[in-house]
Amino acid sequence: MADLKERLLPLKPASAINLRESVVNRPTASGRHAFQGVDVVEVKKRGQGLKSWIRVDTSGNSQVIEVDKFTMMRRCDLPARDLRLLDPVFVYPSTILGREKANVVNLEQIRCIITADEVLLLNSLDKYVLQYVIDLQRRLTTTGGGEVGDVGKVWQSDHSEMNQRRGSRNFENLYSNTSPDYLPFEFRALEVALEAACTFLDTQWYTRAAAKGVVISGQLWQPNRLLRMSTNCNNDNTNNHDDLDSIFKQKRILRTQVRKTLKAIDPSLRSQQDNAIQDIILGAPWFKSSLRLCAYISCSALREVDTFKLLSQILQPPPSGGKKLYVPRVEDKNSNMRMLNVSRIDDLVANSMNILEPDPVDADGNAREDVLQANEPVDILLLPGLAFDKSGRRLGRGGGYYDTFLKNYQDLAETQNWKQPLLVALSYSQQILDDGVIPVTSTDVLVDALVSPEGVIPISSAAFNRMDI
Ligand SMILES: Nc1nc2c(c(=O)[nH]1)N(C=O)[C@@H](CNc1ccc(C(=O)N[C@@H](CCC(=O)O)C(=O)O)cc1)CN2
Ligand SMILES: Nc1ncnc2c1ncn2[C@@H]1O[C@H](COP(=O)(O)OP(=O)(O)OP(=O)(O)O)[C@@H](O)[C@H]1O
Repeated sequence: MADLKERLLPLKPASAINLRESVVNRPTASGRHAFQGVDVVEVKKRGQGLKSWIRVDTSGNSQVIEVDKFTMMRRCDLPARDLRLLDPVFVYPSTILGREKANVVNLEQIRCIITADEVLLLNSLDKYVLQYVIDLQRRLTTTGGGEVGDVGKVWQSDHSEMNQRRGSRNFENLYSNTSPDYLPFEFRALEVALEAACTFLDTQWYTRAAAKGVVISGQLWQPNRLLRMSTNCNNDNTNNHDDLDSIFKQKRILRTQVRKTLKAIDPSLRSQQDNAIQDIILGAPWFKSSLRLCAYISCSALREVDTFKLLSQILQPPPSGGKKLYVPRVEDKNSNMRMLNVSRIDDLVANSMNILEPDPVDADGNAREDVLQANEPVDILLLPGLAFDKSGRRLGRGGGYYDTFLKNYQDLAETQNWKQPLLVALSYSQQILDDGVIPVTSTDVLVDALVSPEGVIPISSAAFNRMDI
């Protein structure tokens, strides 16, 4: 996202020349010239109310252009009052105006003009606008695999845009394309705008509901997922596969960024955060009253929030300790991880990833208890992760170990009629990202609460009820 912001922020100095060459004189897919007869550079010189717009064409190429209101009105054949709908200063009810040459769309954060061969949005660093551009590009590229960094590719090569225009809409392919999945450009752009507006509303609803403590953990995605499926005409397996690929790609990009951020934290500040987080947990009534817990064995090379103070307290004899502890053991590379009972830290040995974990049998040769075979439920799971948000999203290290385990444990708790364990993630301040930045799939399990050096952040209603906040 930062990369995208950077690309969309200022017009590069050379862009005026690019614009004259690449936009003014270049025929669009429908044979017209973009901003025909108007020299954008000249207008810029006169400085008459120029606004910065993001333009996305039928092939998913995007560019930032500067255009004044009258040029835009003429270009799209729209009266001034229609353009006013796009002005972020005014609050209008959601509207989609269908005019002869263009649709004017005002859907929550997404305000744009959609014509037969381009989408024009007022340039903004709003994350929903940026996400709309990314999603639209992905939807328009035939492979469906556009990456975040694709925005702004237009700076790199003027010819590439022409080359990529082969798949764009024109009347010929409108009538000759008989594929049941085919949708004209305007509909695809509108569909993505509707999805973006729904995501925005979902997030707002969730954030407000979470603040009131009425959201049940794990339910957030359902409305949006259903909506996505019903608005997506391509909801066959191939397309879902493409969508997933693209989400995993976004996750990988984000993981790299977060790893860099974590590596840059000064060790003494990190250690202060480690102490603050653990002290908050050790002093919390919900921790003190828990009898059975799952917790991770932190790995400092991975820059994970330290858990050793917690582990040693849990393993103390009663009254301060005396709790039952289960810790992860990776069984194979197919996302299989068990949580095994341990009673001494010394029992742990480093695995191939250099993370401490228990042998399947203890020093006496007895098989350790697997939490999935236990007779009693765990109260709390203390979770690691690379990044989190205040809606409960969690970005793991990509193995799917925790999501798979959590799903199995939640299924078990449901079958046994047990209370679901509280999922509490430990997070440095730098790991808490803005809502909507962490990409998720339907198998990602939401956490109930975060503990950062600033305190406990309850997210689900279970957290509000049980953490006594
Ligand atoms: N302390 C701890 N234990 C845990 C996990 C964890 O995240 N933390 N796991 C959670 O699943 C499971 C193990 N999964 C792991 C997955 C990746 C890496 C790891 O070293 N990742 C590197 C990148 C490696 C690569 O890309 O090749 C990294 O994130 O920097 C470690 C453990 C079970 N035990
Ligand atoms: N419940 C599940 N059952 C089977 N596979 C799953 C499940 N949850 C996740 N996976 C798979 O695990 C892989 C990695 O998923 P993802 O990138 O979301 O992991 P992560 O959340 O970063 O890792 P982790 O869950 O270990 O913290 C994906 O291929 C995903 O489909």
